[in-house]
Amino acid sequence: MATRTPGGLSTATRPVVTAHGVRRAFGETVVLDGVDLAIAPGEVVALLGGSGSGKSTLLRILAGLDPEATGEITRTGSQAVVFQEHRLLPWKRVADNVSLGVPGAGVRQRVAAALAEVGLAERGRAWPAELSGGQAQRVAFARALVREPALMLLDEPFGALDALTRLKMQTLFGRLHAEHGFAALLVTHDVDEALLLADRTLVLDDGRIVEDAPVPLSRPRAPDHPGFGPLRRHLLDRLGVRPDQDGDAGT
Ligand SMILES: Nc1ncnc2c1ncn2[C@@H]1O[C@H](COP(=O)(O)OP(=O)(O)OP(=O)(O)O)[C@@H](O)[C@H]1O
Repeated sequence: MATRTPGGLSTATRPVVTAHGVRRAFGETVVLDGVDLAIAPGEVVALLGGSGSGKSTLLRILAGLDPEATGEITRTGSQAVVFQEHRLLPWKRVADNVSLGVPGAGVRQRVAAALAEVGLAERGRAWPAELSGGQAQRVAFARALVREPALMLLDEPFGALDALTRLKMQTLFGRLHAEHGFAALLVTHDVDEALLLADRTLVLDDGRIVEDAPVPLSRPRAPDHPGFGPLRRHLLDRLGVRPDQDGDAGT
C-alpha cells in the first residue's frame, strides 16, 4: 500500500483522502477489486453496501489499519476513527480515555471542551463502566473530536444503539459536523441514516463502488424529510432490496 502526502493544490480544495486502485483479498476471496474515491474537505460521504460487501475493510484501509491492502491512499490531514463499539479503556477514567495519545499543551481544556460538546461535561471523572451505551459512544466522539481531525472515519457508529438514542446521536453528529466542518466517511447499512447525514452516498458491491450519488437536500434534514422518498427507493434498488420491502430501510 502506497501512502503519499501531495504538494500542489491548496489544503482548502485538496481532498482529505484519495484512494486509487485499492484491492484487498482474503485468501482466494477478493473483497475489494479496484476502489477509487476522494473525499473533499468538510464533505460527509455515506458508504452503503450489503453485509460482507467490504465496507469495514475499506474503512480500515483508509484509516491505515490494513498493511496487506494494495493500491494508493493519499491523505492530507489528521484523521480519527469511531467504531460501532466505543473501545474505551475500562481502567481509565473518561477524561483520560479522551486525552489518550493527544500531544500538546492545553489538552485538559480541550478534553473538557470536547466532553461539553457531546453533553458530558460532568462525567470526566467517571469510569467507562458507569456510562450507558449512548454515553460511552458520546465519549468515543469526544475522543475523536479532541484530535481536531480533518477526516472522521465512522464504522456504523450508531449501529449498536437503540432507536431513540441513535436518533439523538445522529442529531449530535450533525451539530458537531456543522460546528467543526470535518469531512467524514460514514459506514452504514441504514439508507435513511445516509440520507439524513450525508452529502453523497457510495454503494459498494462486488468489490467496487457501483453508485456515487449526491444527496441534493437542504439541511437541517429530519427522518421524515419529503425529499427522501425517491432517493431512498433508488438506493434500495441499488442495494438489491425489492420495492415491496420499501418499508424496511435497512439492507
Ligand atoms: N481478517 C479477515 N480475514 C478473512 N476474511 C475477512 C477478514 N476481514 C473481513 N473478511 C471478509 O471480507 C468480507 C468483507 O467484510 P467487511 O467486514 O468489510 O464487510 P462489511 O460490508 O463491513 O459487512 P457488514 O455490513 O456485515 O459489517 C467478508 O466476507 C468478510 O468475511
